[in-house]
Amino acid sequence: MARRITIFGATGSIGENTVDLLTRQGGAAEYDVVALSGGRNVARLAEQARALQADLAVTAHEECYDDLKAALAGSGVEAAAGPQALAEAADRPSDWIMSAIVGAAGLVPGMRALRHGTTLALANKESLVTAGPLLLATAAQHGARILPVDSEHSAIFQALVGEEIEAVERIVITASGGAFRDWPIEALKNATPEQASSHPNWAMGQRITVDSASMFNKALELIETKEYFGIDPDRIEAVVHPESLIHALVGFRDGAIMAHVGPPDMRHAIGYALNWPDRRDLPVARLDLVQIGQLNFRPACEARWPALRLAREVMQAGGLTGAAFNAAKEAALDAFLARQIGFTQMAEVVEAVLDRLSGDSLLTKSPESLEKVLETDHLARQAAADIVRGLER
Ligand SMILES: NC(=O)C1=CN([C@@H]2O[C@H](COP(=O)(O)OP(=O)(O)OC[C@H]3O[C@@H](n4cnc5c(N)ncnc54)[C@H](OP(=O)(O)O)[C@@H]3O)[C@@H](O)[C@H]2O)C=CC1
Ligand SMILES: CC(=O)[C@@H](O)[C@H](O)COP(=O)(O)O
Ligand SMILES: [Mn+2]
Repeated sequence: MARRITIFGATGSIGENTVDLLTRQGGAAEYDVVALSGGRNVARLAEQARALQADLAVTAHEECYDDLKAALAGSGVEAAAGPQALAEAADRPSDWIMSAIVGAAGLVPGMRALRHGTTLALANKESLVTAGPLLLATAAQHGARILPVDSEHSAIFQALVGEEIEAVERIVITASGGAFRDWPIEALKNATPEQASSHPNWAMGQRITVDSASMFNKALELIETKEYFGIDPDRIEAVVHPESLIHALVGFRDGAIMAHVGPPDMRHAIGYALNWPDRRDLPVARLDLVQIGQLNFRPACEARWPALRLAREVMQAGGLTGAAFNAAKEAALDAFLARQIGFTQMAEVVEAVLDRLSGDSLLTKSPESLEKVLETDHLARQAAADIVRGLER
């Protein structure tokens, strides 16, 4: 039987790279594509669904249904729309599901998929940040597997093959430093969305690119590391590495360090998860070490990037703090993109939300159910909107 594949977020940067690899590895002749999802780009979603002969294409937005249906006319691909349809797509039996919706919206489809014991290739880092213990418990309960796709976490995963987690002394994830790595710190407050939306090394969606510039991406990834690998936060660090060629390093108790090195091309991490536990040829550039010549590292300064300090506080606090942190970050990012607040105010908003919500014991509770996580997410967004209004005045 052909391998059954579903891609959530097929029209995005990770989704497109996944479609590219599937196509190169035989496409519809090799795989049984169960469902593809997208958001507003229904024309591209329909194109992908036709090319891969998917059974179902789902747009997250109800109002996009008619356009999707029209774009799929005569193709034999079923159309559906809305969050409920997304969740139902996750109930359709699949062997491998890519979770590449951006933001907390990726949590529900991923959780639903895990309940069916599938293999979840997880690019959506927000799932682990908001509901790590719940996600891992659900996977364990249903015999499902989560394969990390975020480049740093794929790198750590690969460095750990054949190793015991008890042998790990520390984990170092690298950060490019983002668009403003070399800017004077005083200039950051005037940075615009356009300037923040350009990454020095990686081609990615806009939201993660801006998160890279503010280091909120690295903050999410520190938490993701703690949640996925179960490592004590004191043993996890970030270091600025402007070339983005080393993705992560694992230090072992005997002093050895295993570093994962490769070009900044997500098709490596996606292809590794797609073909795991095998390795297949992948269309990524091969590094010429002599041409590269040298690799550079700098400290990840918490005064310049307060998101990193906040990540430490979130990891120490645990419970539902990750859900509040992520939601506040998403709301602050929306406000920055809408020019309601400045670049450096994003961290101020997130910190103010955490301060406000940690006033009662809400955040210390464990994310024991999806409902609790979604409720915390909602409260944090409300608090962030209120704080943004205060800053605008
Ligand atoms: N891009 C990268 O290289 C990396 C990304 N990641 C993570 O992977 C995830 C995806 O990132 P990326 O591909 O860059 O993001 P993009 O913005 O490029 O793509 C996001 C995808 O999600 C869809 N989408 C947007 N909003 C919603 C919503 N509310 N509900 C359902 N679907 C929605 C988009 O649809 P449409 O475009 O049709 O509107 C698109 O298919 C993120 O969690 C990111 O942090 C991790 C490591 C690297
Ligand atoms: C490709 C990937 O995994 C991104 O998350 C990447 O890490 C972003 O680059 P930064 O190191 O600039 O955050
Ligand atoms: Mn990453």
